[in-house]
Amino acid sequence: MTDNTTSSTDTDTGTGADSTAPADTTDKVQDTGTDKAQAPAAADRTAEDGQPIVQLRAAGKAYGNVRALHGVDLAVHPGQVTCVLGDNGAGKSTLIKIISGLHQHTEGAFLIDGEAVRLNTPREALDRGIATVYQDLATVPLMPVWRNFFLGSEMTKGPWPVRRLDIAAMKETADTELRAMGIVLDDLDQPIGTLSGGQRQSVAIARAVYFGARVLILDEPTAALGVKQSGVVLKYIAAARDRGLGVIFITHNPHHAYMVGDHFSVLRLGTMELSASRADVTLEELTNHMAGGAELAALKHELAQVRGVDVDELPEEQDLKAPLAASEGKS
Ligand SMILES: Nc1ncnc2c1ncn2[C@@H]1O[C@H](COP(=O)(O)OP(=O)(O)OP(=O)(O)O)[C@@H](O)[C@H]1O
Repeated sequence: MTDNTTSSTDTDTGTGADSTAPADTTDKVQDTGTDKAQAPAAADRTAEDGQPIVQLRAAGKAYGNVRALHGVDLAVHPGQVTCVLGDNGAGKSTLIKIISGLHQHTEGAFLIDGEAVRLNTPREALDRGIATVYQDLATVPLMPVWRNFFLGSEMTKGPWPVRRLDIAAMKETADTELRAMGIVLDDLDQPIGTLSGGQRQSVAIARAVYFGARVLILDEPTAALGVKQSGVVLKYIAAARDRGLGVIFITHNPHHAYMVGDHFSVLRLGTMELSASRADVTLEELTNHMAGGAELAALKHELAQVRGVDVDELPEEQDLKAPLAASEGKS
């Protein structure tokens, strides 16, 4: 899902980090880039009167002849978690690429704060307060936690030309910000590579919050994690929501979605199969949407790519359910 064209701002690591940093910065926590001094806190900027920060209206995207997304409606409100679920090929990546400025929609409308927009770069999205944390974070593993927290947006002190990194301020700020999110680490000087996957995701979330994100897009943050670590990440998703951010949580796991979600949008082969608020859908229904129709459709989609397989001959969703219903009737 990670797009290789994303990169963050230039990073003046000053500590030989280039040798440890990935050559491209694709999987790095996307740099929120804004100067903290100029970036009002999320909570200050989210006191809108019910207007979504980000909205898609009948939006879609075609890659040449391939229609990856069609007629999608989505609203992201401050202080709410909008979950986007879907199996492989459902269009989740395409959706977040539109919102994060990597791709442009080819149909419908994309609005930020009620204004129709067409973003050309991830930087434009960041300037609008939309930050994306990709699944495989490109932190610099051997660098301390605090250093990764500020990667690409380092604090400095002193006048030019003797300006230098303000290490004490960065350490203190990182400590304060992580604690504010409820993230307690033993030692901020420890290399970030020694943290668990869940902790690294959490640091990425805290970082985006600090740099003034209003909307946080999380691209399958729990996909590669075990149960305990997933719980850690879900906790910080809730913390970001409680700080007033609008969160777009991409996942294929309905259980994870239901733990924190306020609204659920299920994509299926590029269209919105279900859009329901928490009050209108149960975990069981959500799971059925994912495990039943969506999975079968995705399997058919994949098989359709294989020569010689006639997908019309494959069973439909109701065909698969029939025996179960019959056996239930007998018992
Ligand atoms: N650059 C592209 N060019 C052509 N087709 C594309 C491109 N990107 C995606 N697609 C197609 O668009 C559809 C949706 O893909 P997308 O990557 O958005 O789905 P996804 O839900 O993110 O899937 P996954 O979880 O496997 O990444 C798929 O059929 C895919 O093959």
